[in-house]
Amino acid sequence: MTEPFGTRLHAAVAARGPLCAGIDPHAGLLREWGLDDDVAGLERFALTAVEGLAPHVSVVKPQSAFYERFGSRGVAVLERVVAESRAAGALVLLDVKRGDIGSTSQAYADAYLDPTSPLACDAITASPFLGFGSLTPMIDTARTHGAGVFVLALTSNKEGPEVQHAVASGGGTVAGRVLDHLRALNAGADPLGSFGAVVGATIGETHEDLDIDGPVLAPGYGAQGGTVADLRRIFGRAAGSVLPSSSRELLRHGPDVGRLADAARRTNDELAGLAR
Ligand SMILES: O=C(O)c1cc(=O)[nH]c(=O)n1[C@@H]1O[C@H](COP(=O)(O)O)[C@@H](O)[C@H]1O
Repeated sequence: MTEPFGTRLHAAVAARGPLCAGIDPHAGLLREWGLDDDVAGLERFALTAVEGLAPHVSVVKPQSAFYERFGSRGVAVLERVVAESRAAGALVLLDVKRGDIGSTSQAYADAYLDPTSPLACDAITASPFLGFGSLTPMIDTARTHGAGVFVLALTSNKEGPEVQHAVASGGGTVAGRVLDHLRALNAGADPLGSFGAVVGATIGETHEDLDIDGPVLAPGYGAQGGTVADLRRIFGRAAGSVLPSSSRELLRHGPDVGRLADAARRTNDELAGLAR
């Protein structure tokens, strides 16, 4: 029986630090690395990034769309990114931001969270805006297989507040309701729950309670402007459970594997004081 995702994540962060390395093969980055924007370029880029980053971080986060844009051959590259990152000892959080009616939600859960699937990974990102309950098949499947789900709460983009700060039926904000659901799912988990929130490192400040007894993914660190000081201000006493996520800021150090590895280690060093 696989250990719960939260337990595995807690151990990985203790061993390697909290940085989550995004592997997002943007067309512009492929060009900067001297590669063509085609499947061969994608494969070279993604597997070099895995070689440089995955041995040094607790979590790798490939964004699925950058692979899907090449069709089935791009998805085959994504399968290799997942397998080789795990072989290097990193947990894989596949960024797919899925959300749909419950029956379709089960199909997404089968695609990403069932270990017999070709695209099985350790955790996925999910969107709760069809109602948090629509994610129940993903949550249940994750529990069964020791996987995790990270649910969007306060995203890093400037358009997010229109929906996330809106007042939910029954009071409080939509984001607050998402955080409440996650706290309930994580209740009693020790040392860390398996159900995470996504809260951008760029949101400035929030009055929401970000302590959900589970992990919080904080994208927007690096290229979108988020800093360690921002993380400390936004997360306060919850900062010890934060996974700051960076993609372009790390990847610009390639294609040299040693420089990618240095960038990952240096960033983890910068983040080391976050919990204090
Ligand atoms: O769920 C995410 O990962 C995510 C949520 C969010 O609120 N903002 C956000 O930027 N992301 C993702 O995080 C990554 C950020 O990339 P960089 O800005 O290059 O570090 C991209 O893969 C985004 O899709």
